[in-house]
Amino acid sequence: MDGALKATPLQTPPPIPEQQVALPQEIIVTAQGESTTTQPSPPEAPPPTPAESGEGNAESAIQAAWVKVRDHLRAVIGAAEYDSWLKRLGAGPFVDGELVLHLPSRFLCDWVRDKYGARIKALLAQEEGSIKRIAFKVTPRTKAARQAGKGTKKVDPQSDGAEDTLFPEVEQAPDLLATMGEGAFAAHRAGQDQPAHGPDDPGVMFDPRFTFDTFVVGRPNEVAYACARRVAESPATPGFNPLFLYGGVGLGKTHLMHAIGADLIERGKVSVSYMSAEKFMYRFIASIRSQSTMEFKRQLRSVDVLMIDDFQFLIGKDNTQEEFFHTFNALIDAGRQIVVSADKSPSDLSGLEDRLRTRLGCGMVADLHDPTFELRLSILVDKIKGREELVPAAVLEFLAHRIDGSVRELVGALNRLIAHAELVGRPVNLETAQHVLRDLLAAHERTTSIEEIQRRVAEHWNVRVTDMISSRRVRTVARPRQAAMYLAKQLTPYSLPDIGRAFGNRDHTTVMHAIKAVGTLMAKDAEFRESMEMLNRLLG
Ligand SMILES: Nc1ncnc2c1ncn2[C@@H]1O[C@H](COP(=O)(O)OP(=O)(O)OP(=O)(O)O)[C@@H](O)[C@H]1O
Repeated sequence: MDGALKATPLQTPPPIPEQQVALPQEIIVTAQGESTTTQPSPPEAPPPTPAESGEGNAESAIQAAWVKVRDHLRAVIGAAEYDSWLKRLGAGPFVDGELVLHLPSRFLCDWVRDKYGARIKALLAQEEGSIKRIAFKVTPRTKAARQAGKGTKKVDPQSDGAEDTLFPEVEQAPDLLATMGEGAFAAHRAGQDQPAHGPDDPGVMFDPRFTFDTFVVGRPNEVAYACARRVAESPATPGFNPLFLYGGVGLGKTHLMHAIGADLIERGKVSVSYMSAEKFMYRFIASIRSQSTMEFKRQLRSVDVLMIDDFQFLIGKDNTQEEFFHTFNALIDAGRQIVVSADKSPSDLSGLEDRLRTRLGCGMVADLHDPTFELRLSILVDKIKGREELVPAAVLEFLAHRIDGSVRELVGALNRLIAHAELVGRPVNLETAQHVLRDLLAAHERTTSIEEIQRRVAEHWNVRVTDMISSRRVRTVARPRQAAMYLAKQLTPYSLPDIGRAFGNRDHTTVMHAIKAVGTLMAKDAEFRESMEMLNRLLG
């Protein structure tokens, strides 16, 4: 869709008979200030272990190393991510050079091992040479901890699976390997690399970094932002339900969804469920396997706001789409809010069932465009706040110029520069920035097309673009054409015959002649040379 905003009247879908399959939630938080049901469970204490209890010198050394590594990880990955994944990681026993690390669920164990295992091992070995290997083990939560956790209404994919009635399927993740196939399972797990959702603290269910306050607004995203705010302020307002956010990779869709969730929870009195489409499918399959679909269905349909991220994942997953379709209808019929994000608009999501496509597009559809230079710079200025001395303004501008497209990449580049400055203890300058980010910058090197060169050159000398390929020989046309051929040779990987073809099927010797003539003229004519240099900068 071209316009950023599309509003069509809300259609009421026809009543749909109940399906036999229900869905679990990924995150469901109930913010009921007056209720005690949402009180967080007390923090998990890993079972005491020799390594942690500090018995004996060797054990003290292991314990000291472990404490240091935990602190280091927390500092490096940030409190939110740490609390989500590593808070309940315990260490010990330590036998024959192997330190056992334990976590309360299989799911969490697999995840932490895959995502952080290598780093933890390297850090531990660095701190304490006697640690040669690490092993991950599942240590179920203590009964006391389970009791303490009872009565909470939120659902947590990372909590102990065995007796958490809302998430038994999490423990069955390995079984899913058989059902989903290794590739899909790996992809499923890769998809877990989502912003942190704190397991026991509703305050961190949504990534605290992704709020409306930290979202920098500019022309490319102002409509999506306004819609998101509107939904957070008054969910299920006709015309805004469902809210469909779409845009390219790393442009802030997830950020806005988390902002909506956190804002809703802060306002209280709503239950919010957020999950990626991939997890939706994973939970769906798991619920079928565990024969607990009715309960999951009930749970999912009892929320006030359902948010599904990266909806494009459901393309080609017909059964999951079907299930979502019924959930969608049930929630909309009941006056609940739905928010969906995807990389394309509903009309461009080919592979979606038509009835689902039309429903997804029947509320508010808002897109996030690629950020402009100004927005990119504003985001960088915002992110560097408080640490301006590390990355000077000229470097920020350089980044904003060179790294277009994904905000994720832009912010990642800035973080790399900050880390570098902190490591070497001095601010980065343009030269170091270019060196540190050389891989990223190379990937963003613009590949100029011959058409673009022809257009710019024609614009500059005020001739028609068609003259670039015409057979006219008057100097006012021939000279710009030769200049464009020269630039095409400089700025594109095309061969002389390729370039000749792009200029009205000319012979490669004509291109050679043009390049020579332009070189000679640049040496003689300062004004012409300046024009060429300017065009070169503009296009390159
Ligand atoms: N306007 C913005 N202001 C501040 N930060 C932003 C903005 N847009 C994106 N970001 C940041 O860029 C990163 C990527 O954003 P996010 O994960 O929300 O993108 P996405 O559109 O969901 O990407 P994907 O398509 O990969 O799911 C996040 O760190 C987010 O905070």
